[in-house]
Amino acid sequence: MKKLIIGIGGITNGGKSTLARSLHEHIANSYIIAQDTFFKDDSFVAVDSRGFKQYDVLDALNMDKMMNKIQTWQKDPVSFLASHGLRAQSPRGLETLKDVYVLIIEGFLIYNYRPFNEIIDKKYFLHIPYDICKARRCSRTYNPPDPSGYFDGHVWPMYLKNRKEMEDTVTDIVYLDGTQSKHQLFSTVYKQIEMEMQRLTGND
Ligand SMILES: Nc1ncnc2c1ncn2[C@@H]1O[C@H](COP(=O)(O)OP(=O)(O)O)[C@@H](O)[C@H]1O
Ligand SMILES: O=C(O)c1ccc[n+]([C@@H]2O[C@H](COP(=O)([O-])O)[C@@H](O)[C@H]2O)c1
Repeated sequence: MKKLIIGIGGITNGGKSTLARSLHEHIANSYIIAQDTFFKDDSFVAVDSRGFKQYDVLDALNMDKMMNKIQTWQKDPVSFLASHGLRAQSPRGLETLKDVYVLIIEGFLIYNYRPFNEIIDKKYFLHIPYDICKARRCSRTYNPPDPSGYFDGHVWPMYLKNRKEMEDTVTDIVYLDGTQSKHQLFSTVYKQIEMEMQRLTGND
């Protein structure tokens, strides 16, 4: 059995969940672990002097818990899928790839957490410009909702800081232009993953 771990990182509202979901739908025996399901309870998230909750930092996330879940998958993907109500299956037409189990790790701060950089085989990072990001963010409602001024006061400055830190420490990232169509992004990444799966199964 072969295992492949794909990272779909990037800016908030860059299209990470959308891309991760499309990949999952087209790759048999794949599973998504999403970072935004690991936010700490509101009461444990720090607040700055302006009253802004500091959500866009690793401290706001239960990264140990996320890592534990990933390790459970790594130990035994078949049992992991079964325990999440999924049965390992043969992909359509690609019999030789059936022994590849694919984990998709999706999130806005995955490459700022060092242990992930050692285990993610293919690292993708979606980016979009400031104005598109702000527009997409403003049309979405988080829980809790963004207070007024949160994007410019917290989200964007933290994005710039986290991105710089990532660029200073991680070198093997493939950058994706999140203004491309959903289909184009899916098709680019899917082709590369398919090639990687073929390489893993010695079928290239
Ligand atoms: N390639 C794209 N082009 C235009 N809009 C997109 C694209 N990908 C995602 N979106 C839209 O942007 C918003 C955020 O997408 P989402 O996948 O949830 O982003 P993220 O997970 O990075 O926060 C959604 O309204 C989604 O439909
Ligand atoms: O999901 C949550 O519990 C949550 C609560 C408050 C804020 N968030 C925001 O979620 C953002 C990261 O998720 P995403 O999907 O926008 O990349 C980050 O910018 C946070 O400000 C997320």
